[in-house]
Amino acid sequence: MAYQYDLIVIGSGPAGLNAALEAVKLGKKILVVEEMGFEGGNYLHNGTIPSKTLREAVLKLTGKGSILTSTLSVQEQCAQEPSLDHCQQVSFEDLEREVTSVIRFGLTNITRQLSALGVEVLTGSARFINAHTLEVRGPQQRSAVTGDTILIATGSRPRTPQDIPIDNEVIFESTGLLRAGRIPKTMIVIGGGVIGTEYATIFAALGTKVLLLDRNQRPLQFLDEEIGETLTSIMGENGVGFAHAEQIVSVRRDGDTGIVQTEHQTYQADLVLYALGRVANTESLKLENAGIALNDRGYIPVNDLYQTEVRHIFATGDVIGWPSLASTSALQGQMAVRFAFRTPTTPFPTVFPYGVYTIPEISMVGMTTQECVARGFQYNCGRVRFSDLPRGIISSDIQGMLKILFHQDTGEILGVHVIGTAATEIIHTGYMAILANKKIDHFPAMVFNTPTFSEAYRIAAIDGCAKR
Ligand SMILES: Cc1cc2nc3c(=O)[nH]c(=O)nc-3n(C[C@H](O)[C@H](O)[C@H](O)COP(=O)(O)OP(=O)(O)OC[C@H]3O[C@@H](n4cnc5c(N)ncnc54)[C@H](O)[C@@H]3O)c2cc1C
Ligand SMILES: NC(=O)c1ccc[n+]([C@@H]2O[C@H](COP(=O)([O-])OP(=O)(O)OC[C@H]3O[C@@H](n4cnc5c(N)ncnc54)[C@H](O)[C@@H]3O)[C@@H](O)[C@H]2O)c1
Repeated sequence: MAYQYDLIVIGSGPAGLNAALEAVKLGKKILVVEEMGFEGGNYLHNGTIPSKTLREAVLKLTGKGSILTSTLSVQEQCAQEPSLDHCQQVSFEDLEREVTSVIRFGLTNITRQLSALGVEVLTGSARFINAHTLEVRGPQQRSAVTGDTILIATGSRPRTPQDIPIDNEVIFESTGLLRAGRIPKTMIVIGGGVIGTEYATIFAALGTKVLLLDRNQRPLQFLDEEIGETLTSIMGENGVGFAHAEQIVSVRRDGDTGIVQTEHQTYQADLVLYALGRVANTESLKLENAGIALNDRGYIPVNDLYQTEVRHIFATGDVIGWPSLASTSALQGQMAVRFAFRTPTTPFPTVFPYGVYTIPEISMVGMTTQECVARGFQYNCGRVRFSDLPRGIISSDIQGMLKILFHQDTGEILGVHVIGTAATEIIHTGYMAILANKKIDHFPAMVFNTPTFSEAYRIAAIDGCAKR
């Protein structure tokens, strides 16, 4: 049977767009269906890009990118010297303006690229009629489209349980927070995952007194313990309190105040952010009409080729669950198309970096100390503090740190962990070293530009080699 399109992609986030662009290279006829009315997905409009722009705008407008040399906390500095740049009031409108302009720029790029490459885009919500046919319900019309291959890349949205009265006025989820319209004086963030911790540090940099709640003993439990503890300590200095909460008993609004009840305490704040995970966007798809069932966590199950149980229907990105990152979603989309059209490709990497855009930023690749211990590895560690780097001092980052975990016997690099300026950039040197099976003694024999943060690899490795 002849279908209208070689490939229909549902969703235009990183997973969908990268799939479409890859299919163009393979000479396929493609349709992208997007319900938002503009392309870019939650990545561009509600998640990665707005949150990172907000962070950058906060650092720029408050001047807080360069306060780390001070031995005083931000509050103490501003109490002593209110005229300092980073003590000036920044308005929500200032921040919103920056975010809007970056989104607009990103959207223009995407639409220009799609149209230059001849990718058709249909606005509307797609649902399966059968395994090759989708009904697209647009603002004005409904149409049916058929595809030889279909890729589901419908992403995710914040988890909003019914007993949490999210109104995006006092009690917010992460998408609503971007349109909060105000900088609260006090804030409770429920959930010390990536979303909660990033926003906690961003609002604290604006002067908001933040309390972060998590069921674990510290936020970002997956981090290397030393890095996680360093972050918690810097967050404390910067106005983010942390409380361990086994259980969130209730969340409610009383007038303009949000009230959070845990098993031991009642907390109040001007704004509450509820950030306990995300759920896959699958309900509107009518997957049962295509013969696809969800797994018990609500995600679409796929094999290593991103193929669902129906051979010509693929799924990538947040809709398939972990790791649910823009970075991994983009690669998955590209790989799924190559698999679908039988083009040679390599498997998804078993190791990849994580970037956490807290203030200060963090990045990691490979194993943590806890994992090395759990696996019984004979490991050792080389580390350097940014206060021992010329670049760290020049850039006023004396709290940062890079550590390299390596196998004591073989010198094999097991993991790299960075906290501080440029962490999410310089991690890629460590990533390449792991992929290339380089040993710890590789770095001391390399020339690094100086002064740079990348030099941390050389100095940390010298420290590590001395311990062998
Ligand atoms: C606050 C926040 C910060 C983040 N920061 C980072 C970060 O710094 N780095 C990182 O790597 N990741 C980050 N992420 C995660 C990242 O945004 C996601 O992993 C990524 O967006 C997933 O891409 P995707 O293509 O799967 O889906 P999405 O970006 O969610 O896009 C899915 C698209 O599908 C559309 N759609 C859904 N259903 C239908 C339908 N039935 N018909 C038509 N269209 C449909 C939606 O409208 C949407 O446009 C962040 C997420 C959040 C929430
Ligand atoms: N920089 C980045 O890469 C980035 C940034 C933001 C979001 N994301 C992605 O977005 C997704 C969602 O992030 P998230 O932070 O909402 O969810 P999450 O699942 O990562 O974190 C939720 C946190 O809430 C805690 N928690 C869960 N139930 C609890 C309870 N009942 N009481 C107290 N604490 C509880 C967990 O311990 C965890 O720390 C993740 O997949 C993440 O990868 C990535």
